[in-house]
Amino acid sequence: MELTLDGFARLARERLDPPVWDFLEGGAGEERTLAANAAAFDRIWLRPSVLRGASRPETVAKVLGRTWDAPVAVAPVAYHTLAHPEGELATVRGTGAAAKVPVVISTFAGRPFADLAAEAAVPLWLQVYCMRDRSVTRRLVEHAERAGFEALVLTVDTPHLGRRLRDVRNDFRLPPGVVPANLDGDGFATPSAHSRAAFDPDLDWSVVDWLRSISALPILVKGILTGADARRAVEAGVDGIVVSNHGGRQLDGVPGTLDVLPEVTAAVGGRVPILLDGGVRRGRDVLAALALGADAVLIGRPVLHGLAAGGAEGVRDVFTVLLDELTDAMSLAGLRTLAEVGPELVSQAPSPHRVDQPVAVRAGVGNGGELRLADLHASVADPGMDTMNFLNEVTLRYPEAVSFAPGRPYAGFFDTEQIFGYVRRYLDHLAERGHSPEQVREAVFQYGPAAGLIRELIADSLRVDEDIEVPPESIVVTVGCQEAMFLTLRALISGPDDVLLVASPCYVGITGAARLLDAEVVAVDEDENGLSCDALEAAVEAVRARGKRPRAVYVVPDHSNPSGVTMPLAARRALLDLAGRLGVLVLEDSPYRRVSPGAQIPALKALDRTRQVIHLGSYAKTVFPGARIGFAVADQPVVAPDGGTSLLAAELAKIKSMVTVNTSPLSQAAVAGALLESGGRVSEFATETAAYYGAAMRRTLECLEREFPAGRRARLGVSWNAPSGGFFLTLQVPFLADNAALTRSAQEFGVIWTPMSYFYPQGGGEHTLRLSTSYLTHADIEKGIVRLGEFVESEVTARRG
Ligand SMILES: Cc1cc2nc3c(=O)[nH]c(=O)nc-3n(C[C@H](O)[C@H](O)[C@H](O)COP(=O)(O)O)c2cc1C
Repeated sequence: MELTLDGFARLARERLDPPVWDFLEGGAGEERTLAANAAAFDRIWLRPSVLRGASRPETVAKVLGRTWDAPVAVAPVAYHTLAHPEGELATVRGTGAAAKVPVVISTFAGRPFADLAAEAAVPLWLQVYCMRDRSVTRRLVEHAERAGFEALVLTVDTPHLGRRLRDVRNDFRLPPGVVPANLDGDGFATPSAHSRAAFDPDLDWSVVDWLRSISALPILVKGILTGADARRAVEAGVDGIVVSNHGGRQLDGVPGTLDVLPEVTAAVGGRVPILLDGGVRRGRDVLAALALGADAVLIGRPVLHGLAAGGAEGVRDVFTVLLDELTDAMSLAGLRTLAEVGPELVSQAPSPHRVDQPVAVRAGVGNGGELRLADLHASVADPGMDTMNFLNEVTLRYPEAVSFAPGRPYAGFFDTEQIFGYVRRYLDHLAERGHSPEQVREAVFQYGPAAGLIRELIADSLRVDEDIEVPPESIVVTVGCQEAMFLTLRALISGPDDVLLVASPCYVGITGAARLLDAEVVAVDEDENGLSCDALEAAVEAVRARGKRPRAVYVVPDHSNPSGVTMPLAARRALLDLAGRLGVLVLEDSPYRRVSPGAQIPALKALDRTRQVIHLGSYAKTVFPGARIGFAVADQPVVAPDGGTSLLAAELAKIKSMVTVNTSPLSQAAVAGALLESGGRVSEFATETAAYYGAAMRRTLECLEREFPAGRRARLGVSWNAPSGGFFLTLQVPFLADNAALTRSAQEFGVIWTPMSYFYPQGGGEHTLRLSTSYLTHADIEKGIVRLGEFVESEVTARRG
């Protein structure tokens, strides 16, 4: 027996007349879409989980309430009698001999429905082309329904057959005897001409209602390629969707089906099952489609190849090979059941909608502009850089779920009109300070100074609000705090021996920036008081022992993201002493302190007497994130070889001038207006916001107490911390809180959270979830925590069972 489906294709090619082979195998136009179907699968990489006891994987799937032996059905393909005289009879027999999965019978089947039904040990579905003469379609459907067919698949991508150039060149005609056994009439010998005469090219979505009016069977639509059409289909009341480009035989130039699957999945949001066909040729392809949201796949041409190679036995063998491959891939990927398949199973080279073509390696660019991922900076293929994409995907896929994932500000306090007021306030301020109208205009319309326009206002604000006394020249205004991190690391990491230490768990923005700069990151474990001095000292010594240079340590001392931990005053002082002693800078990032209720412990920068701290600031949470205004306070003197000195901020500004040139003056004006309005006191400006976040955190903690009272908490083995502010808290659980668990949580319980393992640069957090409380309403928090309780209960029970 052949070992791969490609083997059956080779056999079929040898046995079939070339024009018949071309008809079965070909696609429309230049066959770009035909190639794209296969290429989309080739771009997928699987991400296995090891040591999961998956020696006997279970391939059963549930679709439309029925259990299938495997998530692979037979796609509707006209005239199986072209490939083998027994045609569809052999197909249903061969399929049944391998697995109990549906066979979709084409409108143009070469064998009568009743004969197939008599033969079939598998469910039969009918593929429907809607004809101009609706009575023809009606008769076809009634006929199939009487024969016991179980579903209708309405093909919607075929107002007429696509331009299949191979058939045009071959002047292809069906051989004598190959006719549609379930249609009356004639003119079938040239399929393209027949389709133009008979198919209704003016269908709209009302055809679904019409079909519903003539049949009680479930209706799937086949040929959906966009999220928008998927949504329309669901609204039209279909029972399922088949993502299909007709095997590349209709509109050439549409993307590979696997490439559009995530968009369709997100649009459908789990409301109806999704099937996919086009290019499925290996067991691992089935897994890829399921991972991206399909409930099952269909195979078209491989069934014809099996038929041509050996009739019913050939079809059986095709299924056997494919299902063996599927079981093998599941076992090696650590999958016990298909329910465990989720988006975390795949990673994808990022060129959707593109047909892979050989890339000219020496030139570095292919004919169509293609680049190889391997030729790009390694950061773009780093799974760590992709973690948030997975979360976004899950969030899109389960829009109904309550999401404790995003650390976003609550939008209820934003007032569009206020932006104009802020900008006006700043422009008036410039005028009051003696700027002429031309100078005011220049300030907002022109490029501005790389270090920023509003440094004085920030310095004033830091003085009144934070007791941080620094000259305006020590400040660089940046595009969000992220740029401040990037500039600081770019300046400090001067070579391969320079190392950044981070409190772990750690905000992904800093580790991501380090990755972009090829900087080595060493994680130092956080404890309940933040960074432990002993651990930091040991880490610094270990780095030095390797001949490397620890440059700085990054901490979020207030209500940390992701853990919610706040560093007490004594620990802050101890950290500064130690950093001074070790000759390591401290990067202080503290976006949550001014949006947390009550008095805050002094910032590290306020305690810094030796210019050991670079303070990374942000107005995203206090004013609004859309302004993208952050800043770095870098008052460290930099000594040049000639003995001259500058401030580190000036060096950061030089780097900035080559990255973003300068921060948008308009955004700076908006933030400056807000600062002026509150006399520089961001704390007062954000009082209401801080109270809101405080209440959201308290509500979450109360709900957790209610959901997990002491007895249940002990029984389930869960615990959590109780931050006094900030956006995040963490929940410890006794099971693996990984992407697979997250998928189950979203899919089965409608609640989303962030696996804490994302935030550990060197491993850890596998049993912890991060809950963000900032942007949800109290009602959502309550609903979400109840769902979380159900999810935890189910995971713990499954683990014990
Ligand atoms: C020879 C041939 C005939 C087909 N006939 C039909 C058909 O009658 N109705 C239909 O909806 N799709 C038809 N299709 C499309 C298939 O249902 C399916 O979408 C496609 O073959 C899947 O791609 P694959 O062949 O790469 O597995 C046909 C495809 C081929 C290759």
